[in-house]
Amino acid sequence: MTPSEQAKLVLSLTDLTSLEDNDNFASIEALCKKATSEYGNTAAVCVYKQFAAYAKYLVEDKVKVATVINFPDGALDPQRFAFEYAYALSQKVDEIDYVFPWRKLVELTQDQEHAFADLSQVKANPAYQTMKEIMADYLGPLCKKDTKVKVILESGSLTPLQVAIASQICLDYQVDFIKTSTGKHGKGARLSDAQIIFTLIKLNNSSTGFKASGGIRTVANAMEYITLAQSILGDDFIKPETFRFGASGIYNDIVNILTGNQTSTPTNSSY
Ligand SMILES: O=C[C@H](O)COP(=O)(O)O
Repeated sequence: MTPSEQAKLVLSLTDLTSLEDNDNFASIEALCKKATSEYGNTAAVCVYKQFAAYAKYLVEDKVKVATVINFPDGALDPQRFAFEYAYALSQKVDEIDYVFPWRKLVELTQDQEHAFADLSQVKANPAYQTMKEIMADYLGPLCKKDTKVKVILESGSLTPLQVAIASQICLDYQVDFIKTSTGKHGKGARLSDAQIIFTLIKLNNSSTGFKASGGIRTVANAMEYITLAQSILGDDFIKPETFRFGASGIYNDIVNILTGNQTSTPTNSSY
């Protein structure tokens, strides 16, 4: 692929994101213009729930609108979940990015040796069963609706064992996407975590997709995830239905490549 083809591919897979405290209607308008520009459409825009309806109005049906719930902390709070979920649905979003209560998983596994797990044995871990039962009240309702569900693991704050347990639970509930990070806490996306997730998707023969997020700033960095996914799950996995990037800062690199201003170099995605 030429650099330009790579940039166009990454653009088409990107959930162009703005999740900042100072977001306002003007900044969301600017985001939506970028998402539907002459360079091509992104897969989605991802915004806080109070801007979702406006974003839907702006992008019409050209790109999907996603919002975040239980974000960014990953609480285990049924009332907050119910409110935020109902509010997101009322805004008629296409996709909901929900933060997995990863701190609870860390607590459940704190006495365990955090050596890398044999992925085929992950269901034998006691924390897997406990956490799966807890998640029935969250992933159960989320996965019943037509709205696409992406579950954010906050993988950069987890051990490989914890990434594997959380991913397996997501696969059991048949979430639409397993997403790596909020971009707000700890390390962002890492190829090592993506490898665990891709391997479990394959082992489960699952149709669940993947979203790399948190710290992805360049097309070259994004291409590293595409290449890894292709090697484990094949070329057909690389489409917006199953593969996304969540990124707030990649757009300039895409445009610079498409306008011939620069060639992209990988950056360290973990910050
Ligand atoms: O949900 C996506 C992330 O918030 C994006 O993270 P980022 O701001 O590091 O690109």
